[in-house]
Amino acid sequence: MEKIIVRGGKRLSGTVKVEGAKNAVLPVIAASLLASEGKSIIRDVPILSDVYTIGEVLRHLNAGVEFVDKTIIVDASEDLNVEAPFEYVRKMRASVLVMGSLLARQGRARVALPGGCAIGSRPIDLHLKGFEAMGAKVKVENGFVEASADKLRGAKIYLDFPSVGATQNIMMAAVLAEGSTVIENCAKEPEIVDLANYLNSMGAYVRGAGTGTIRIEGVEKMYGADHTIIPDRIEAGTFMVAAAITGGNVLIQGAVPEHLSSVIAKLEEMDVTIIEEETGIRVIGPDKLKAVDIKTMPHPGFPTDMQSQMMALLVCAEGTSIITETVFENRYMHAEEFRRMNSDIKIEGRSVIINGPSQLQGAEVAATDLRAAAALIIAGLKADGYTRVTELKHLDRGYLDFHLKLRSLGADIERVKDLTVETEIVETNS
Ligand SMILES: CC(=O)N[C@H]1[C@@H](OP(=O)(O)OP(=O)(O)OC[C@H]2O[C@@H](n3ccc(=O)[nH]c3=O)[C@H](O)[C@@H]2O)O[C@H](CO)[C@@H](O)[C@@H]1O
Ligand SMILES: C=C(OP(=O)(O)O)C(=O)O
Repeated sequence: MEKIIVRGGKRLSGTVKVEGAKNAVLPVIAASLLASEGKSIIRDVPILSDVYTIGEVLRHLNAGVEFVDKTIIVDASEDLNVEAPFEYVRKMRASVLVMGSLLARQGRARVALPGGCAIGSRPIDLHLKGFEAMGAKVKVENGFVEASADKLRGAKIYLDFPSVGATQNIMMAAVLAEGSTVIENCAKEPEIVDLANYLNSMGAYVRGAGTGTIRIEGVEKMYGADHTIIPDRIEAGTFMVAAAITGGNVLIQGAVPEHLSSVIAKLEEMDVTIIEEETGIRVIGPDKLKAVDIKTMPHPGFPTDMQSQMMALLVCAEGTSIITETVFENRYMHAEEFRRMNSDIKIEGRSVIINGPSQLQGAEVAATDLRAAAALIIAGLKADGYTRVTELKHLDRGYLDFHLKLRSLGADIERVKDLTVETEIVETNS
């Protein structure tokens, strides 16, 4: 079994560069299916397991997908297959994002229904309501959801919740629909803006991305385009927390302050020094961290994808902090693992109460989801002794070379394949 072994106590310093955003590249690759002419060139792609998975989904759908370093070239000019089977959707829920493009291009899409996952039940009802409003017939049968429409028509769609995935799927369906679509109470995340920019460069007409209302005028045809993915704000935020917890001084290159305003505000409240520099954000950790309360919200609120990393930091802060998770109903599985590292955390419904500071202690812990994996490693940076983090498949979905990047900043960290090697490395480091 693979593990990351980290020995706490090192202050991080230096410069780290963030990759392109995983959560921007997945919808952009799904949108490349809309181009019936020309190839799309997508740059600054983080080469993660999720990116391979969406690449496999596209190949299965009869698109050409080529990886050249951090660039992906997609050729979707042939007729497409319309079915995404469970083997892909099970690996990665974001596979459902091909549905809007397939429906718009082929008039039909059949995608395995994603199950629940470690952070909640995650239904796709809002995606489907949007397709139905545009005239699609939707049915759920034998574990698949199937949508079909001879021709999608533009519609006014109000989302009960500003779902990121529903906004993206509806945008992709609407760009080739007949007439105007208005999506109200839509998601405002930077990844929505990135998708809109890509769609517009393919020939679509999308306005208002980044606000609560998106307007789309359908076009006849879309073309391959050249697009560079935005920097990953969650990877950036993760390194900001890693710098803060170790009392370090790290420049996070490529981090965009406007994408991280809520994270910056909370870190500053905790007495972390944040300096916006020309090439990124510098984070200087204090000797003592102050407790703060956090409530996760849709953007520009505090991102749920930073909740577990902040939990690691709040465990080390002086005083009582309360985290309230409003986006996912069950995103606290990591709290149990933090307890094993000697932290005082109580879960009360949708909130957790953290009494700090605790001196974290190294332990063997298991990642329960992608961000929990990063959070446990961050906790290990501050813990006494060795922390061993298992279930790294979660980490690999969203972080490229995480341990190597941390090591380049001075962390004492190894990734090992089996117990024998682990013993050797532990001895080398002690
Ligand atoms: C690949 C990707 O970009 N993933 C991100 C995306 O996930 P994703 O797009 O799945 O997240 P959503 O914004 O759709 O989900 C937010 C909430 O809405 C609920 N919901 C969503 C759709 C729906 O049809 N019905 C419904 O009830 C979900 O169960 C959840 O409670 O946004 C989340 C919220 O910022 C992030 O944590 C994920 O990292
Ligand atoms: C929850 C996440 O991703 P996904 O929606 O792909 O599960 C995440 O990026 O933290």
